[in-house]
Amino acid sequence: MTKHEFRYASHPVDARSYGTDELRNHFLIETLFTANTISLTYSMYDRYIVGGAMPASEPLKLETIPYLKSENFLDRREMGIINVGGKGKVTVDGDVFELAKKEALYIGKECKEVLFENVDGEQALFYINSAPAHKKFPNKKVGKEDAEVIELGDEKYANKRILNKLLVNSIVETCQLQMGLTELLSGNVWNTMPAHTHSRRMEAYFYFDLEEGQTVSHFMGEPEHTRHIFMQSNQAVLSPEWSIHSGSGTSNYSFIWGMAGENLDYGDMDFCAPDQLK
Ligand SMILES: O=C(O)C(=O)C[C@H](O)C(=O)CO
Ligand SMILES: [Zn+2]
Repeated sequence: MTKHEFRYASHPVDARSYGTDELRNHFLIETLFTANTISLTYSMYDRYIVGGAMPASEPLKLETIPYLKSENFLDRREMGIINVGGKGKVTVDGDVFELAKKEALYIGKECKEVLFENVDGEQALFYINSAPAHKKFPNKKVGKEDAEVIELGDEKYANKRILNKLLVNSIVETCQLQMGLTELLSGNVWNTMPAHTHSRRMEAYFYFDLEEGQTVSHFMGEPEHTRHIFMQSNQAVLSPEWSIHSGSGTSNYSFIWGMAGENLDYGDMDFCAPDQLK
């Protein structure tokens, strides 16, 4: 079964007046994983789609959704998938890609059949991002050993973390999509600090592996008008092109970042010094 919902884009000045419920309704994606379901949120930020697939005993088939007006989901789109659960496999037009936890798959435009399945009785959880695409690039699995790894932060600032670039253009050819996974080391809680914006690209963050009962406060908004959204494990948040995207947890955690827009330059960021945030 496929479920879908839609999010309009917000003007930054309008967003300044949003209360807790409006912020959560416009930006937070609370439920990504429901058994035997593909849950998709179509946003007007670069027409980016954020979703999750949680197969049960039968393979789950990717279906098109009404906003696309296309026969197949990927007729004019590309897709990135990162497994955040147990062993799973994705079959794309008959080609099988096994994905262990934290492994990624890029699926190019024009692929017709995509099936999500569990392997060895484990429960796979496939986190999905998709963006419009103008060109077909080959499908490619990117395992943890293929990632471009960067150590960031400092214990002193409680932000020591390992950033794994997975679906980025030095590793796989994509039209717009970039995805990767950042792991906060034990005792470290701040991600993406110093914070940044990149008006050339929107971004979505997906938090996971957060200890039971803990939370992450995700910070968003223009650097001088920030707001927060408390989030749980396995939830995602949309970050408009005008917004910072940073978080602080009550414990450490991991998160997946995904983005699309004007360029494929991961390092294209406008930094905001911590003492300048409001
Ligand atoms: O830990 C970080 O810092 C990040 O992971 C930052 C994201 O990759 C990002 O925001 C890319 O634009
Ligand atoms: Zn960013």
